[in-house]
Amino acid sequence: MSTCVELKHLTFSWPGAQSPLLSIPHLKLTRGERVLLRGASGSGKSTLLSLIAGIHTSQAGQVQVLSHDLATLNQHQRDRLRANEIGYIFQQFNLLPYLSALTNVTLACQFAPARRQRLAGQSLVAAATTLLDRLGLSRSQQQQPAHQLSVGQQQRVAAARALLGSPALIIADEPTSALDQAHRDDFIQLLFEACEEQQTTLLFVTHDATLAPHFPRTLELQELNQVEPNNNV
Ligand SMILES: Nc1ncnc2c1ncn2[C@@H]1O[C@H](COP(=O)(O)OP(=O)(O)OP(=O)(O)O)[C@@H](O)[C@H]1O
Repeated sequence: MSTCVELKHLTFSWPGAQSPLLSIPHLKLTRGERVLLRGASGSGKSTLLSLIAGIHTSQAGQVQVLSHDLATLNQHQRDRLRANEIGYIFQQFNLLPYLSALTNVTLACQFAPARRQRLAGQSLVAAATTLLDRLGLSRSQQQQPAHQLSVGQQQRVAAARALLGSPALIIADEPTSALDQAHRDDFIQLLFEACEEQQTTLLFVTHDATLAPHFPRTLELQELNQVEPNNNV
């Protein structure tokens, strides 16, 4: 199995903090793996995701994404790698409220040539429509501005935006926290199916302990992290 993400001796502190928030000796995620990341509130889960996505950079150690050592890339190269290879589903979805659901999805590939190439000859709009169809949004809902959609519908738009153009890695930061159980289970199932088809690695953060059985691998941040809890203020 090839490697999607590898961390080696990672250390990260927020500016002004007395001590590191994260100190992770090693972590490897392989291509196509589905991994749940758990940890107490404030333990650094979102921070870790932002380091893997290249939004922030560690002070020491390595973050490798698809064999690229992020520290050796400049900001532009990191942005490009993220746009092409990482789909991010945020807790609050981060959709552009006055743009249609369909446009929110296609925007993901606007600055991601590698993702566009992987559409196998389909136009962006056709590929986004197919994904939104699969995720259960009607054609009229696809044309509606995002702010007029229900939370569950917005979440599926956010998932389609992350999945379009088959990025190597999907990072999902508590994407089901606003859903009831039936919608949550449907959403997880659809996400898994799409990731499996595309051989996409899924790194999924949640506080919801009942989701663990859905994932072949669960990481506890407190076990990965060598920093003492509450030592990071
Ligand atoms: N931009 C920032 N600048 C400074 N400190 C930050 C920043 N973002 C997060 N932190 C601090 O880093 C610590 C970890 O935050 P983070 O959001 O990564 O935790 P989390 O595990 O995702 O929490 P939650 O489960 O509540 O979302 C917290 O103490 C937080 O205050």
